[in-house]
Amino acid sequence: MTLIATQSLTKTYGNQVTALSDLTVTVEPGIVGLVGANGAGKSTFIKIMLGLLGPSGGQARVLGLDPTVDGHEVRTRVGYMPEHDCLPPDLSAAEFVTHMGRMSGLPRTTARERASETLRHVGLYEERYRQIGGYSTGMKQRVKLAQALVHDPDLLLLDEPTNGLDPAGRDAMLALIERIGTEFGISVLVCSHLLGEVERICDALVAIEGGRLLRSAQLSDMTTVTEVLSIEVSEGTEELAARLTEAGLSVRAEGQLLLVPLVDDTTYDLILTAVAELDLPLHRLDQRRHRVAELFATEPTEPTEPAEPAEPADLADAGTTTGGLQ
Ligand SMILES: Nc1ncnc2c1ncn2[C@@H]1O[C@H](COP(=O)(O)OP(=O)(O)OP(=O)(O)O)[C@@H](O)[C@H]1O
Repeated sequence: MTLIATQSLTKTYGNQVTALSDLTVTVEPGIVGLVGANGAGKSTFIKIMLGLLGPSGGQARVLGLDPTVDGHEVRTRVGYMPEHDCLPPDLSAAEFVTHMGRMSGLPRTTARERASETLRHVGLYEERYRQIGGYSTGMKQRVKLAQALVHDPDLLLLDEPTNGLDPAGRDAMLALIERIGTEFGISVLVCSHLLGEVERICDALVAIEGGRLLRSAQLSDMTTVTEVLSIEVSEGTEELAARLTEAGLSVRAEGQLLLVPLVDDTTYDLILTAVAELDLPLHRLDQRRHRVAELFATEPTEPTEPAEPAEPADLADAGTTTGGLQ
């Protein structure tokens, strides 16, 4: 079943800011990233899906329901992890998550059991009776995730779940979200301005910019192969580059790699012959794949250029620079 479907969805706030504009998109089951720079409209999108905000125009369906009229039912079937801190510091995680379970309609004993279970899933079982005020940022993010899971939803909406976390904390949170999606079979829509981060765990990506749809596709469709061969030898890289140039190939070095346009099947033969003649240890010979970030770039980029960023691609300032995703 389609998780989310919108048709010409538009939201204009009272201050005349148009946060969503004519947005038509379909989200299928799985782990889906909703990516866009800060202010792109991600939180507004989530709040409309939950029935917390009404759209100014267009339609939305969540799990087949209309959130403007079936908001309560939507919220019983959907878990929501908000972006900002919203936790009571003087309650324990067990008390808070139990309370949220009760708010979702679970009986007292079931709510208590489910709270323990979800706090165990997010790695907070041992700490569950401590006051939340004394928790680290990473632990607080996990409590927010646990309260979204307590009523066993069909769909989780996570708004910037790695906010405020250090790289290790981000990795742990992403691994947890991936486990929820794969082991528990719960579909997840994860909002982020960090494309490089969410692309690691998502089956599909929806990118928005200035409230408009930029692109929506399965990740596998985005990482299509390019017509460029990537060659890596453990030694003799320069020697090989010279030999391939002599053989009539156009060679470009990128770090330890040599990149050669794939003309036809003879390109492989020429490379393998040169490697054999020079008696070099061939480490890798394969067809390059596009990186997802290249396909989101507003400005066309050369697919063979990019180097791997040390940190995930940060879209936070994209709106104020190129106007596109980075
Ligand atoms: N309650 C509101 N009243 C007026 N304008 C708002 C309101 N909420 C959001 N906006 C504006 O709508 C636009 C989209 O905001 P939104 O929070 O949905 O974006 P976002 O992609 O979630 O960004 P962020 O991650 O920074 O929250 C922004 O220009 C924002 O300033």
